[in-house]
Amino acid sequence: MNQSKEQRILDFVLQNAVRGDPRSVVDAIDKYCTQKEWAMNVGSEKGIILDKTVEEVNPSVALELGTYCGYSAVRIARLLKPGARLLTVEFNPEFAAVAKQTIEFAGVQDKVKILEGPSEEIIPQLKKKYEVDTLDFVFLDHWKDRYTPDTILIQECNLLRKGSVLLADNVIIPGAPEFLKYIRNNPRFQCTNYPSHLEYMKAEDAMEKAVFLG
Ligand SMILES: O=C(NC/C=C/[C@H]1O[C@@H](n2cnc3c(NCCO)ncnc32)[C@H](O)[C@@H]1O)c1cc(-c2ccc(F)cc2)cc(O)c1O
Ligand SMILES: [Mg+2]
Repeated sequence: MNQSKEQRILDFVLQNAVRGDPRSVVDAIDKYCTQKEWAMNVGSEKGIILDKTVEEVNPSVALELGTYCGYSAVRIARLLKPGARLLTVEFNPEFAAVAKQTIEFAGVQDKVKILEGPSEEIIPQLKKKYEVDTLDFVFLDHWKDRYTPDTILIQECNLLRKGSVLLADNVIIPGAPEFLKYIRNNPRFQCTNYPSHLEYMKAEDAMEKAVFLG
């Protein structure tokens, strides 16, 4: 059975990064995806926007939609204060398995919980099953046409509080036009756009930050 790209990325991490060193895991994935095979990790340039937003929010409870290989989960988790946690949602079991190993190799497994399943099923379970009160930070990086329905669902489940921050990847490429329309026209959100570039490429991309006003 030939290996998947995601498995090749993981193998490169295991052979080139330093166990317990999240920075080396992030750098190894970026190196592989720059030199060998492109993959849809948020990448180093947009990763800095992600880092700065996480540091600014300093979340106790963070949610990520679309774990993929665990690259952004490691980026986020390495910045969390003691006792803080990241819940990351992934419905592809093969990707979830790769992400689990990436997160464990980086040594941030105590801060991260991978929730396997579709976000539309997991989000309504967060309060009761995963003991979430409200979410301080949400990173949206899953299917782009799901950003809006899941943002609405998160609000319906009463998971946001005044000051909760959403950060969405790829609002230019592949693009999330209906999300931008929804969030920028919603008086309950204060939006900021962060121009950047598509991971590992020259093409323009951007991230959108939306602060919930309560
Ligand atoms: O498509 C992109 N990301 C999608 C991520 C999907 C991951 O998230 C998982 N996932 C998806 N929906 C759900 C869900 N819920 C929704 C369904 O129930 N619940 C749980 N998990 C979910 C998938 O299993 C994957 O692991 C992308 C593309 C480019 C790109 C740019 C330029 C190009 F030319 C090509 C590609 C660049 C990027 O940065 C990108 O993020
Ligand atoms: Mg993305």
